[in-house]
Amino acid sequence: MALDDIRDLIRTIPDYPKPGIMFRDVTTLWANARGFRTAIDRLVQPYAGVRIDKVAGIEARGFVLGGAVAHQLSVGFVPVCKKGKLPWDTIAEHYELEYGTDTIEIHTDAIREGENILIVDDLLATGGTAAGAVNLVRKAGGTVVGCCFIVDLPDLGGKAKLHEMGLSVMTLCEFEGD
Ligand SMILES: O=P(O)(O)OC[C@H]1O[C@H](OP(=O)(O)OP(=O)(O)O)[C@H](O)[C@@H]1O
Ligand SMILES: Nc1ncnc2[nH]cnc12
Repeated sequence: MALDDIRDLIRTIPDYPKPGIMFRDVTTLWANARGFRTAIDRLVQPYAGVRIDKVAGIEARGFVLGGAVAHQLSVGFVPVCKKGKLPWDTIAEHYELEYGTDTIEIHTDAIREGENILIVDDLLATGGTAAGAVNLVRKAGGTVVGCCFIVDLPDLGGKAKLHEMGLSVMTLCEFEGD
């Protein structure tokens, strides 16, 4: 399946969750067996031969993709959660959203010093969430080997932001004009 076909399987919902937002809904891609399989295969492709110890998936849609990517790579999975969702001791990172700030957390023992971590989420917009996850992994002593997403919204500058942080970024399709 070509990247254009993956893009075509993503539904766009205008004015959700608020007026002016074109919401890129990847659940329609996930519901298609070939689409989901191809998306996961293509996300892991650049990391063939790269040592990855764990995948970190960002709540909530990054859990679904990150779990599948971790399974494909035969490595462990670390959930990066919104504040207050994890039951054990946590490390927290505050990060910038388009409007305001938020906090994400991982368990203190989720990542060991020197581990190579691949960050996974469904969509890259401003890059604030992913940059927060990168900082969290680094605080825990891990090395981020890359960040991968199905969708990039290039107008919002997330990919440029992650490149400025020295990161390798993999995305499968773009939606412009967001
Ligand atoms: O690049 P950014 O500007 O940080 O935006 C990208 C983030 O926004 C969406 O999550 P959302 O905040 O909607 O949370 P959810 O997955 O829990 O619905 C998406 O799944 C990313 O995690
Ligand atoms: N346009 C968009 N669609 C889906 N998730 C998003 N997160 C931030 N912007 C988004």
